[in-house]
Order: sequence, then structure tokens, then C-alpha cells
Amino acid sequence: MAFEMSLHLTDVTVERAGRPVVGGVSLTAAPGDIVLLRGGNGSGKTSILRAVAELASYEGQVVFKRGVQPLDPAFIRSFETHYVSPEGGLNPRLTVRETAGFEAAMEGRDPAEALEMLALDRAAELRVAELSTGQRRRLSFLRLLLGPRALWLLDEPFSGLDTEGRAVVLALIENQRERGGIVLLALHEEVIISGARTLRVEAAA
Ligand SMILES: Nc1ncnc2c1ncn2[C@@H]1O[C@H](COP(=O)(O)OP(=O)(O)OP(=O)(O)O)[C@@H](O)[C@H]1O
Repeated sequence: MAFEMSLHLTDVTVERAGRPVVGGVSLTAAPGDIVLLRGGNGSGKTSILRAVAELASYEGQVVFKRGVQPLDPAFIRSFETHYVSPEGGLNPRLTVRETAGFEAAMEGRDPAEALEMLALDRAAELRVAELSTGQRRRLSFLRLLLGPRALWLLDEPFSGLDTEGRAVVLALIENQRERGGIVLLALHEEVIISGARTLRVEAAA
């Protein structure tokens, strides 16, 4: 396995706008683990992903380890984590080709194969603003293909995707698992991912 990192959440309570929105979450993910965070709208799935990425403030512990050795969380969050939000963090004014070129340059990779795998090669000259919802979603997965990282935090990765798009994402997740990577997914819909564990998320009382 390429990655040997584990992730440990202990009694994590996430705060948004100064109030706790989800509380007491504990979770251990070993290399190759896929964890589905499930719960209704507003239950706090996104908030947990954001806490792990340190994009939301929280109480409790989020620890990354190799074996028993704690790893530097700032390094892991910056260089070993991909966080893909539903908004995708894409610049609407850039074309698909420009977006891919920019992402690929950061990782020192060639984007052509990635665009083909995401079935975006024929949309390469369109601006992000001109893409369909599903095409935009596909483009947001580009960085998963370009730079291998130990931890993927995927927020509703299947929303807006057609059957083929879902199959691409499932294949990416399977590949990440085979490398020993960890995937945390926020999902409100029923998606079957073989071997995945489920953590039910409930809003703080
Ligand atoms: N930026 C924010 N500022 C204040 N409160 C927020 C913010 N973002 C989310 N919240 C609140 O945090 C709670 C949990 O939201 P969160 O987005 O984590 O839920 P979710 O389970 O991902 O929901 P969904 O399925 O609708 O995406 C909600 O009550 C929401 O109103």
C-alpha cells in the first residue's frame, strides 16, 4: 500500500458561527478505509469534513498517525488531503483546459489523460461558467486524479452526476482504497460502496 496513514477523531464537536452544530463524533479510519457520513440535511456531515480539513473550528481531537507515530496535522491538511466541496472551488472564468493546466502544473502532471477519464476532453475550450452541473462536478474531481493524497474528503460527490459520472467517481474511490488511502464521504443519498462503513450523523441537541 502506498499510504499508511490513519485518522482518529475523538469526541469532536464542530462549531459554525460560534454554536455547536454536531457533537461527540469519534471515528478511527485505517489505511484503505472508506467511511460514509450519513444523515439528513443540516445534520452536520459537511461540518465534520470541514473540521477534519480545519476549515471549521471544533473541540475534541483530530489526529493523523503513521503506525503509532503522530503526524504533523498542518502538513497532512496541506499536502496529503484533497477536500472536494459541492461548489468545487473552480474559477468560473477559466476554461476547462486552463483549469486542468493550472491543477496539473501544481502537481507536475499532464492533465490530458485526466480530462479524458472525466469525459471532459471535448468540453476543454468551454469556460467553467458554461459547463453543465454534472460537467462542473466532474471537473472538481480533477485534482483527485492528478495528485495522489492519503486522505480524501468528498462532500456529496455523486450529486448532479449521471450513471457514467458516478461510475467514474466509484472507480476513483476504489483506486484510492487500493492505494491504502482513506475516503470520508458526506452523503444524504443511498449509494452502495462495497466495503464502506457508515457513521450516522445527528445534529447537536
Ligand atoms: N457557514 C455557516 N455558518 C453558520 N452555520 C452554518 C454554516 N454552515 C452550516 N451551518 C449550520 O450547521 C449545521 C450543519 O450543516 P452541515 O452543512 O454540516 O450539514 P449537512 O449534514 O452537510 O447538510 P446537507 O445534507 O444539507 O448538506 C446546519 O444547522 C447549518 O445551518
